[in-house]
Amino acid sequence: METVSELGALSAESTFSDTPTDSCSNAASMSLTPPTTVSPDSMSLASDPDIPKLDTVTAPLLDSAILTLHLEQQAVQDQSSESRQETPTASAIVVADSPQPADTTSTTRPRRARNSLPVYNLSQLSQLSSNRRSKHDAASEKRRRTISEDTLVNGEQKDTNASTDTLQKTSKAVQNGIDALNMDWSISGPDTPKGARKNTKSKASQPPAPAPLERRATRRSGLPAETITTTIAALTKKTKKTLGKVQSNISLELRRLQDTNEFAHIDTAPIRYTVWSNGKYVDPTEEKEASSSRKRTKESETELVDTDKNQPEPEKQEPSGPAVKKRRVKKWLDKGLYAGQEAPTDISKGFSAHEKKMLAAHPELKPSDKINKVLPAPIFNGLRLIAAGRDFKLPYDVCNPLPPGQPKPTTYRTITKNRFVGDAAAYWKKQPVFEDSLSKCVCKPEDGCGEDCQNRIMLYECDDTNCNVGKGLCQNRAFQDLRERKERGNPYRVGVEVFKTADRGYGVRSNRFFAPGQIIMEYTGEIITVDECERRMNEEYKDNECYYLMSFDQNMIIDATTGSIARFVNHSCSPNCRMIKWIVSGQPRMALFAGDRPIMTGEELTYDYKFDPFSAKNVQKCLCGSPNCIGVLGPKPKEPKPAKEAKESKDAKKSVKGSVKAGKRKLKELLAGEQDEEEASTAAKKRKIKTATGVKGAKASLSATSIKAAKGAAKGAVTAIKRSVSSISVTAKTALGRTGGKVQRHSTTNGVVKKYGKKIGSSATVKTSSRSSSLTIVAVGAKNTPKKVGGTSKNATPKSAASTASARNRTPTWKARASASTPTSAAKSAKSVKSDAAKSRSALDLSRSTNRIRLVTE
Ligand SMILES: C[S@@+](CC[C@H](N)C(=O)[O-])C[C@H]1O[C@@H](n2cnc3c(N)ncnc32)[C@H](O)[C@@H]1O
Repeated sequence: METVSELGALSAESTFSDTPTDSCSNAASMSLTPPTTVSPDSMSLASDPDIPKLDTVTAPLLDSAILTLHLEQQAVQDQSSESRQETPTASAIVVADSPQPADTTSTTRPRRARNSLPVYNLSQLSQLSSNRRSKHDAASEKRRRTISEDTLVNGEQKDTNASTDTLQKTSKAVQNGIDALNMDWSISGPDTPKGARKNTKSKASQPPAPAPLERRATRRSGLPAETITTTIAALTKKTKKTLGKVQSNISLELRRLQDTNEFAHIDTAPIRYTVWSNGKYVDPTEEKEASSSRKRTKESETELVDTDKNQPEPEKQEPSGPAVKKRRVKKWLDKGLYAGQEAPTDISKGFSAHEKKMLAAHPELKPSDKINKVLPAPIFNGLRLIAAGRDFKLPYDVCNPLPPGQPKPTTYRTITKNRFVGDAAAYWKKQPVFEDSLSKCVCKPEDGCGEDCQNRIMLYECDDTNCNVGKGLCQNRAFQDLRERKERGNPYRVGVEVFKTADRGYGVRSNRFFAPGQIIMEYTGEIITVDECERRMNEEYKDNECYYLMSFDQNMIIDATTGSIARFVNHSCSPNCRMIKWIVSGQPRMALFAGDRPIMTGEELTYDYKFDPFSAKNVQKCLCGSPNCIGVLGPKPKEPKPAKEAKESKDAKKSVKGSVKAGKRKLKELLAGEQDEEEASTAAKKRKIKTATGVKGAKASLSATSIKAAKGAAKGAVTAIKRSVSSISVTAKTALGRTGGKVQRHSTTNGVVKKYGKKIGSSATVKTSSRSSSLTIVAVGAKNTPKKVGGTSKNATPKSAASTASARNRTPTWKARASASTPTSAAKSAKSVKSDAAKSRSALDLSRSTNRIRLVTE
């Protein structure tokens, strides 16, 4: 109050507005704008040397200063001119808050006068507004924290007639201004909430505000400058004491607030960054929840995996010492496409029990310690495939079985091995034919029982008893290969199937590839005797459409009515197979072999029946369709010989006959001359013919033609007999009429029929060859049979036996050696040759010299 009274005394010249709405207090003008500005010509207290100098540091600290005085110079001048015309010097005038014009009665408006009076924006000054903390406002606030001296002085020199309340308010305003000048003044000053509360309190306790002070220009106040300075100095001295007390309180408060974040302008609230996705705001709380739920799921999965592990992982031993920071090493790619995919150590991981079992069947896939780092992924994909397997379709060229549902022959039974029926077995054993099987081939391992193997040439299959090479290298084990192929049980490996042809009944086709000469299938059936064959033909097969009978061996017949499907193989004049008999382990066996060219998938298998239709009535039309088809199922019809050729041969025959006759005559004469040597000598003396020269003369008398013919005939006979001697099958050949390499089929047929031909009832005739003719095929002809294909009876005389026989004939040396090793056999063979040769009609055609040669051979 003391200060107020002094102020009232000092500010006798100050004029305060009486406007009730205005207030000198800061609180009264809190809602008013704009802030005042400092007059440019006003004198700053800081710049006055008489006034205690304010530290320039205070300015920044006065961020929330509540007092910024704006001096409206013009208004002050107006006011001053009214009150004191003689005091044009600058003077401090307390800023009036009245919105009314300061001088409504003034007639002359100063040059820079303003129409409206400025007021304090205490809201801004107290930094309570939301924008208060912005840098810009802070800076502007700092600029406003200078109070001019004139303002203060004018405030003190207010009219002394003002009321005490008005003075109190004025002094309060001044006090606040002074507070703002204090270097320790801070935000916690009057503008702080506490200060605001204080002001509010004081306002509530105070009576209604007086009229606003009038603003007057300092320069027009008429007061001398010295007076103002002195007044201010006195004011300062007096108020300094009071201010000291306030200061101490404020300092305390400031010290208390200095530690707060708010004071230090530290924003502890977390920085929030907003996330937008596709124009929508992404709530971070939701994202956080989603991620946490994902994390929880992952953790639960990890726990499940951990529980699945039977063996708990050994706990990692933490290093006891201080944690050593592990140096990070860059991982370089050392692989290409599958970089980073390590091969699993357990390749069966993830396999089912069945798959693991299948995998165990492949020892080559057994996991090893060595990890394959090359191509892990495809290998492990294929591994499952290898273990599990799957069906797949091969290209047509490889395998092409017929689809299911094909017409198949129904009424036949199958056997895979020859079976002796009735007396055949007993009869078979009596035939000591296969002593030769005791011999052994002389092949070297590198030869592998190839084309030169003696067993192969003789159509003997090698086995452990007769092979010098061994199973691993021997290539002459066709029937064993066939057995192994069938044992695998895969129909594709067997490679044949029956199918229905368009015009020849059933046939057999290949559903795989066969190499040239490869065995395809065995011709099996029941081995029966001729008598049994007759019986069956008359009784069992009399109503059958087809017969499957073939001469086999030792005067036996193989009946494939119950047998393998080889019986369905049809005839062709250009066949792709051969039916060959082999001796396997001492037993004859028939099989179908691929011919000289490979057999492709889907081809029909055929062989040349070499039919011998004993009756012209049974000739069937051949439907093989090959370009060189002879048209019938049987031997090729004899072509008529050309006339010239026939004449030449006739002449040659005549010539031979003539020469032989001449020779005989000469020989007779010679012999007669020997008998009557003496007479002859006498006669010779008489006729001058010498005995010694008789033969010579006889020989010489032979014509050159006859000698040549005789030599040729003798040579052929020698060759034929040599063959006969060297081969067991020579008897068969002789029976076939091959003597002299001339007569073939004619003599064979006649001889066989004469000797072995039998009538079977009234319908069929069975023709068999000599017992020693191992492979002369039985021709079964049904009388009065329709000629249509697949009709009643068939005449089948495939002559693959001929090839077998000829094959044996190709090995005279080996056979001779074999015979030598078995004297008994050799003797028998020789005996047989002798008797058979004697039986041969062709031998009768030979000259005496032929007989002589044969005798020599014997
Ligand atoms: C051993 S069977 C062959 C299987 C016979 N196709 C079947 O359906 O049972 C022989 C008979 O087949 C017939 N055949 C075989 N090849 C023939 C061909 N090229 N032309 C006409 N018929 C043939 C003849 O009827 C012959 O008598």
